[in-house]
Amino acid sequence: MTAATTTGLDVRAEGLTVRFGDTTALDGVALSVPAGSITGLLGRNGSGKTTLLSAIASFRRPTEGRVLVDGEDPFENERLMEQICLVRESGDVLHDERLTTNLEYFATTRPTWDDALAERLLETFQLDAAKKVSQLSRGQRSAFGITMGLASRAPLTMLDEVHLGMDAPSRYAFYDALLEDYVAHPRTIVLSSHLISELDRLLEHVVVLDRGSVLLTSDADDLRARGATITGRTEDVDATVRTLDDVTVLSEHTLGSTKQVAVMGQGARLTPATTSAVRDAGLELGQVELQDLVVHLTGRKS
Ligand SMILES: Nc1ncnc2c1ncn2[C@@H]1O[C@H](COP(=O)(O)OP(=O)(O)OP(=O)(O)O)[C@@H](O)[C@H]1O
Repeated sequence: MTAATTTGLDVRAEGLTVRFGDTTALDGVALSVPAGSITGLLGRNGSGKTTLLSAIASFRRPTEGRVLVDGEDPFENERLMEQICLVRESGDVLHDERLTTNLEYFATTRPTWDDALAERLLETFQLDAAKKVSQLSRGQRSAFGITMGLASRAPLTMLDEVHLGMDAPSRYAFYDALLEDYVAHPRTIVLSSHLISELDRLLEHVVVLDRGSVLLTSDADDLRARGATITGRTEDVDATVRTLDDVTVLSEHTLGSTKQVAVMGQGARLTPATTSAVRDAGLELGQVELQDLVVHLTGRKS
């Protein structure tokens, strides 16, 4: 799914600390987000995702450390400001104005704005542009935030839990629209979300935060390679998994006489001994879901 040409802005954080009084929301975070990728910003409630995105968009100043976008401090940086778009669930919009007015206003601040895409997305989400934002339902408001975020085509587009409150058909319409437009117009997109399984197919890079620190930053395929699913007859799967001493079982699902177990190894990939043992037992090895890995990684320390 790698886009043909890589454009977009990269992000680097170094020693990034943000405190709110006694609360340390981010604690010496160091990470990088590659340009021209779709990155998932994952982590449990309160892990610091919104704070990190706000610091990158320079809505919030770091207490210590720094953020660099395209190699520069984004704070009061006019060149970068028009190239960075952060859509928050709270929605930074004019609530008492019609959608059309909001779109017109947004378009004037965004050199990369695409009117036709905005029109298409309004139609996809069945949003009435004559309505005021305050007249939209929660899910419709989220869809409107997405419309503004995607139509901005900002070289760095960050969507913070934007699809909360949207029903499943609308969420899948969002994922499809995002992917289609990203392939045609590559840019850096950061998505923060709890719905990891739904985002799995979109993500090329992942950053996992845990209580204000970076637990993991990885290419998504490298992360997937750390585990696998093992599928087959229940008794065969159980017997084989019992013999594997270098894996952790992440989840188990049984359907009739068939069982699927998701496992994670200790290294960067499963060992040849493990994969041979599974194949020799006539079982199927498949791709593990990012969700299983991330839940495991973020769950074990709590
Ligand atoms: N304005 C604020 N004042 C005080 N504490 C704050 C403020 N904003 C965030 N925090 C605290 O900072 C920590 C990180 O919050 P943040 O909103 O960044 O987490 P999050 O990962 O986005 O969470 P969620 O998934 O629940 O949205 C939390 O402990 C939160 O209570």
